[in-house]
Amino acid sequence: MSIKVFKGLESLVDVGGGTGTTAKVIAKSFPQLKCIVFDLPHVVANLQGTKNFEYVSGDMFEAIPSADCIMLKNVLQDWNKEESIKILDKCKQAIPSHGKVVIIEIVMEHKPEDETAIGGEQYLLFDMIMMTFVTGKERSEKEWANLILSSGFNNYKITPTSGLLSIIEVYP
Ligand SMILES: C[S@@+](CC[C@H](N)C(=O)[O-])C[C@H]1O[C@@H](n2cnc3c(N)ncnc32)[C@H](O)[C@@H]1O
Repeated sequence: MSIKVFKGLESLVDVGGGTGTTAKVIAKSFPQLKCIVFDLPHVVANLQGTKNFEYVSGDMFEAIPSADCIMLKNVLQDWNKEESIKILDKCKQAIPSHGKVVIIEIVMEHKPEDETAIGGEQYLLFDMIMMTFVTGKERSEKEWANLILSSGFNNYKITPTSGLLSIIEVYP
């Protein structure tokens, strides 16, 4: 993952960050950055943070802690458009006008560089899993644009990585 997107930030909340695997790497790479992993109470209960890294429990449909940057990695794939708009609206309320939301997810058109390692049809498999087990889906660039603009954001930038996921920076 290109970690440059986090350069210059003072604070970051990893919403639906699980036990903090991704946020720990970011916090270690940017010691001045204050990182929060935000997830449901039963997920983050009894987990210990570090100097610039802490766990906060809550419900992203209710309120999200404020920060320069809100990250959503593999979260919106679990939710349909209406639910995703509610989550993105809470993210928008949590950032200042100069802040951003960073979504890290599959963008259907952006295939990994080494398709043989991952399998060209893997996107479709993930999409079927999301539609079968949760209310969400994998999204195309057009669907991401529609979702982002419907949530009241003004601009976005998609950066494919060499792997399965793309980085979508979203601006108010
Ligand atoms: C698919 S996992 C992604 C975990 C992590 N971001 C990653 O990339 O490995 C989705 C996460 O969203 C969390 N989650 C689900 N509903 C939530 C809610 N209402 N508020 C906060 N977190 C929630 C789950 O507990 C889970 O950790």
